[in-house]
Amino acid sequence: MSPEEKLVCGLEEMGLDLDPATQSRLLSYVELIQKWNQVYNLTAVRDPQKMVTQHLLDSLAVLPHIDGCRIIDVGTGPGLPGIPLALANPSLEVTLLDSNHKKTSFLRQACLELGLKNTTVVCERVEAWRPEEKYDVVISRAFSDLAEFVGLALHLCSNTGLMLAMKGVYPYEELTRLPATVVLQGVEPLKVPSLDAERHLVLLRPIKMEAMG
Ligand SMILES: C[S@@+](CC[C@H](N)C(=O)[O-])C[C@H]1O[C@@H](n2cnc3c(N)ncnc32)[C@H](O)[C@@H]1O
Repeated sequence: MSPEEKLVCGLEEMGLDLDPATQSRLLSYVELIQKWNQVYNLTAVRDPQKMVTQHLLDSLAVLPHIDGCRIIDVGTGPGLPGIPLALANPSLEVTLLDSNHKKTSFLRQACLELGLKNTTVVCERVEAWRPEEKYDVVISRAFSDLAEFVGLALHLCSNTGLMLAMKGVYPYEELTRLPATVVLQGVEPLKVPSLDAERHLVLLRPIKMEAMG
């Protein structure tokens, strides 16, 4: 099956109706990762078909859980999940943050070549980044354990926002070490077409400072 067919079948299975132009931009993004991977080592996944499953469909599986329009992807690497989300939903304003200069050089070029108007690339350590406005959604994939994610990135989340952590197997042990600054809203199993592995999305709600006394 070609990467194109894999994407079309996957989107159908997920019930995501993306127009042909968006599908084509998602595939162009995979091609860009492939091209830059030869020099910048952006991802260990090298096969385009596997990139469709493990990067595109995996990222898009969280789309139904994105509530609000200002979103920051912390430790985005080559733009995952931020770029597929920005491509799939142009009404999102997506900040792509990573501390690695090579990754952010790639991100700037990728956003330019893909004609993305709803992304901002930031090269900073997350704990040092102080934006003017907080975010509705702070998301990460393969970034850190839950406690560290909250410790490093909670200051970016608005009082009414959500922190979303993309995980593999149900993170029982990590959940026992959640800091008291957040409350667990839920852990949603995610179905990624053609992926023979478990995926979960952890939803964390910040505890308002005034509620803490
Ligand atoms: C394993 S990669 C995951 C990349 C991407 N989210 C994915 O799912 O493929 C983790 C990324 O986090 C970045 N990172 C690590 N610590 C960071 C920090 N304190 N602030 C910002 N980025 C950080 C690294 O540069 C790296 O690109």
